[in-house]
Amino acid sequence: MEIFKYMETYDYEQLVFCQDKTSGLKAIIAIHDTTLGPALGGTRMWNYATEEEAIEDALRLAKGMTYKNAAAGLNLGGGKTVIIGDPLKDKNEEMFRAFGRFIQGLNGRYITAEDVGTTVADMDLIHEETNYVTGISEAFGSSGNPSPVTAYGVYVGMKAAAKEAFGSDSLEGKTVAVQGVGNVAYTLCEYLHKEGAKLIVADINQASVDRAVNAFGALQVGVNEIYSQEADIFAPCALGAIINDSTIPQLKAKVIAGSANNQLKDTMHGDLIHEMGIAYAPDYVINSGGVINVADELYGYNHNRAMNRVAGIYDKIERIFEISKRDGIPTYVAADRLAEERIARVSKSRSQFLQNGKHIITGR
Ligand SMILES: NC(=O)c1ccc[n+]([C@@H]2O[C@H](COP(=O)([O-])OP(=O)(O)OC[C@H]3O[C@@H](n4cnc5c(N)ncnc54)[C@H](O)[C@@H]3O)[C@@H](O)[C@H]2O)c1
Ligand SMILES: CC(C)C[C@H](N)C(=O)O
Repeated sequence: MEIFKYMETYDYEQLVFCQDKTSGLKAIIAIHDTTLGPALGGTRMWNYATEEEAIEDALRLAKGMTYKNAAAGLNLGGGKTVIIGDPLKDKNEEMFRAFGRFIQGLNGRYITAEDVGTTVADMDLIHEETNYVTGISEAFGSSGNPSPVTAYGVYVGMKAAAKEAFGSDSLEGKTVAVQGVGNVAYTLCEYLHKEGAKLIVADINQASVDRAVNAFGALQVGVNEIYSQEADIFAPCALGAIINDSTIPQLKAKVIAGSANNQLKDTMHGDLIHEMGIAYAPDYVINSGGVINVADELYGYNHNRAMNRVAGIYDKIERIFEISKRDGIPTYVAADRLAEERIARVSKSRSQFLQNGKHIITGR
């Protein structure tokens, strides 16, 4: 991979490699764009097969956060970290503390939170070394685990997408095929079950499947069978790039609405599902509840204020469908336009000169 070429093509600002031999930390912090404010994005811990795969994931996820934060109306830029390692075996206190010190070294350009493979306890360890971390224990006045709030946002966003596809936002009697029933999807299933939806679930972790089967009477299917289920809604809630050449022909659902980041393998896959008439709720809009929640900490966390803002994901998804129909464009393009236009507007107002003391010659 030609890293500078890639960074130039997609306009990334910074890529930081962090290594600490004692703890085994190997982390990559990607900062995509800080026009709107400091880059905020979670830390993913994953057993990547190669370093290149880890770099690519960090870069793709960081760019997604720029768009997510911009579309959510937050005054934050986009960044993300990946830690290379098995979250079940390779974690230790020193690792997260060393990582916290690297974050501190960026002096506020990057603020972290949870993502796949990291927990509130990990964020608490990072917090031992830096304040540039959110989603720490509620006892510190923080917002805690973002996953339940993300799930609420996905739930309301799914209802808006259902309204577009079926003419009603009721999910009662609808069949939802959920890929991955981890932190976010378990709470999402709770909401769906309560509303009377039927659930089909698949996960590489049998314990997670069992939990959903026992709690919600979900039907279990194999991980490769989840795409072809006779479902009204497909909810990808595991990893990215799952809307691709091999899965699209299998899809029977009329709606795609789930929490996973970077669901489209490529933009052409967004075009394809649009042509097929599938109502796609853009990933970074429908899953923005978590970041809206942790970002509220920057104002002194208020749960009701955060939840009210997350409830607005319903209107945002509706608006995206309106723009998509009005302009004859796929929903992922409509979402990108919303985000890019906001960044351009704010960057214009920020280009005005502001005295910061550097231009006072006498004060040299
Ligand atoms: N946690 C949040 O607040 C949040 C916010 C925004 C976006 N997201 C995104 O939502 C997704 C889920 O996040 P999470 O926090 O629930 O993570 P998680 O690790 O708790 O859950 C992911 C689940 O997917 C399963 N999985 C992995 N690969 C799979 C496969 N090929 N097929 C089926 N299941 C598979 C895992 O076993 C796990 O149970 C991720 O893409 C994450 O980036 C999470
Ligand atoms: C809680 C957030 C800051 C991070 C979350 N994992 C996301 O992708 O949005």
